[in-house]
Amino acid sequence: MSYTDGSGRPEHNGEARVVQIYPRLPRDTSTYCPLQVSGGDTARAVIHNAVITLGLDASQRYSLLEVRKSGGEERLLEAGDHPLERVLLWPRKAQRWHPQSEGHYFILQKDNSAGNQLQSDRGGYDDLCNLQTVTEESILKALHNRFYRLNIYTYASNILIAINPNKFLPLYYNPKFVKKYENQPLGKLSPHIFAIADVAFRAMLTRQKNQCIVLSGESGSGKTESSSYLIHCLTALSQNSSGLERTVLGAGPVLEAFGNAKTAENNNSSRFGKFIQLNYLESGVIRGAVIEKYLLEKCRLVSRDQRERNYHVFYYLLVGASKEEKEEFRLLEPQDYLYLKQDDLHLDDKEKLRQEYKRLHQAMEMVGFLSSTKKHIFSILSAILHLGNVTYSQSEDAEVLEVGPADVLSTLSDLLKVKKELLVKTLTKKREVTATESVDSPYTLQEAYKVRDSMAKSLYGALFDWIVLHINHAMLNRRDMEESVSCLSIGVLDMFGFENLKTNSFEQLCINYTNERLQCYINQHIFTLKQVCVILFFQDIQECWH
Ligand SMILES: Nc1ncnc2c1ncn2[C@@H]1O[C@H](COP(=O)(O)OP(=O)(O)OP(=O)(O)O)[C@@H](O)[C@H]1O
Repeated sequence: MSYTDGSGRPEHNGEARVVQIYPRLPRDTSTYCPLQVSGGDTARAVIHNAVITLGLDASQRYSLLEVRKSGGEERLLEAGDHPLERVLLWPRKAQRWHPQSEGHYFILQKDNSAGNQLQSDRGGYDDLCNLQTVTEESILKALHNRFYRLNIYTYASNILIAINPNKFLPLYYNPKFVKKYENQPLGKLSPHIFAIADVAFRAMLTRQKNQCIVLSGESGSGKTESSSYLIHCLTALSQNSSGLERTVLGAGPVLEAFGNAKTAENNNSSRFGKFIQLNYLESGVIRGAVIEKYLLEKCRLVSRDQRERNYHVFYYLLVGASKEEKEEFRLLEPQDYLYLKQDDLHLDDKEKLRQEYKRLHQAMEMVGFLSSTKKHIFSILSAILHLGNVTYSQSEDAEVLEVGPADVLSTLSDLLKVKKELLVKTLTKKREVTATESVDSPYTLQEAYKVRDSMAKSLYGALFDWIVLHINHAMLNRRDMEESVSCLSIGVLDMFGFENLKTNSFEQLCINYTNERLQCYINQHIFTLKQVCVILFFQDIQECWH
C-alpha cells in the first residue's frame, strides 16, 4: 500500500487500486486521502496508513466506513475486512475513480462516532443457529446483512449456505485460503466453502471412511461454481496430485460445453446432474476420480423456450471453426439449422464463443482426446444438426413416405459413415416382429418426425455418455485397478434442480443432520430462495454410492 500524488489518475499495480478516503473528523483535514490499496490489505492496515498520511493522532481509534450510492447506507468495515473487495463490487466506473460526488467512497472517522445501526450489524451471525429468534424474517435479515458485508457464506450448524455474488471474488478463493482453512474445525474461522472441503478431507482420513458433500439449490444459485471450488480445494489438499488435478480440471470445461446451455435463469446452466468421486490413498494422496452423470436433458436438443439456447458446443463449433474445419464438417450458419433456428437467434457474443471453442480444444487435449477423436466428435455434432433438416412428404394414399432433401441425406451419410440406403430405411420404416415373421411398414408423417428427433437425441445422449466414459478413463489410475489398491473417496453431488432434493431421501438426511430448531426453516425457506445454494456435508454417509 502506498500514498499517491493525488493527481486524479488512478494507478494500478497488479491487483492494487487507488482508493479515496474522506475523513469525517471534528477538525479540518485535507478533503480526501488517495491511497494505493492491494487485495490483501485489511481495513486495519488502510486505516493505519490513512491516519499517518493525514497526520492524525495515531493514539486514537478510527473506523472505516463504506458508502454506496445504491444502498444509500454507510457500512462499517471490520478490522480484518478487505476494502478492495468492496470496491470490486462497485460499478466499473466507480472502481477506477470514485470522488465523493459520485456516491461510492470510504469515510474515515473516530471510532466512538460510528452509527449504532452499524454496531448492531457487527460480528453478524456466522451461524444461523445463534440467532436469538428463528423466523423467516430474522433468517433473511441475517443473510442479507452478511451478504452486504460481503460474507456470501453462512453456516446453519454444519450446513453451508452460499449466496450467489454473481461476480468473481478473487480474494475469496485465493490459494492461501486453502492453507488458512486446513486442519481447522468447522466454525472456528468465518464460514467458507474451503472449510467444508477440509472437514470432509479430515473426516475421511481420521475415520477412514468415505465422505459426501451434496449441493442443492435452484437453477443459477451457484451449485456448479461451488462444486468446482470444492474440487479445487480437495485436489489441493492432497499432498501429491501427480498431474491428476490437470485432468480433473480439464474435465470441467468439456462437460460444460456438451452438457450446459443458456437458459432464462442462467447463461451457463448445467442440464445434467453429476456425482464426482475423488479417490485417495489412505495417506491422503489423490489417486483418481470418477464422474457419474445422470439425467441429461436431451429434449433441449430439438426444442426449447424461445429465450433459451441449445447446448453450448454447437455455437462454439459453428462460430469458432476455421474455414477448413467448416468444409470438413460440412458446417452451415446457425440459422440454417432447424435445431438452432429461433426468432431471436442473435449471437451477440461471437467473440466469446470463438474463445470458448479454443478453450474447448485445450480442455479436450487435457483429458486426452486425440485430434482424430476430436474430429470424429465434431462430425457427429454436425450430423446431429443436419438430421434436424431432414424433411418428409407423403403420397396421397399414405402408402409411400419420401425422405429428403437429397443433399442433406448425402451429408448425413458421409458424416456418420452410414450407407444412404440404410439411413433412408431407418428414417422411414418401422419393423414389426412377430413370432413367425418380420414386416417393414412406413411410418406415418407424424411418427417419422418423432423418429428423426429421437435419433438426434439418442445420438447426442450416446456421444455425451462416451465423452464421460473417456474422461473417466483418463482420470482413473490403471495401475491401482490392476493391483486392486484400496481407496477412500469423497463424493461431491451436484443436484440437478431443487425438486430432486425435495423428493428423495436427502431431505430426510438433511433433517437428521441439522439443529432441530432450524430444520423446518431450512426446508421451507432457504432451499427455495433464489440465488442461494446449500452445501451439505454428510459425515460417513454412504447412500450416494451406488
Ligand atoms: N461463488 C460464486 N462466485 C462468483 N460467481 C458465482 C458464484 N456462484 C455462482 N456464481 C455466478 O452465478 C452463475 C450461475 O451459477 P451456477 O452455474 O453455478 O448455478 P447452478 O446452480 O449450477 O445452476 P444450474 O442448476 O442452472 O446449472 C455462474 O455462472 C456465476 O456467474
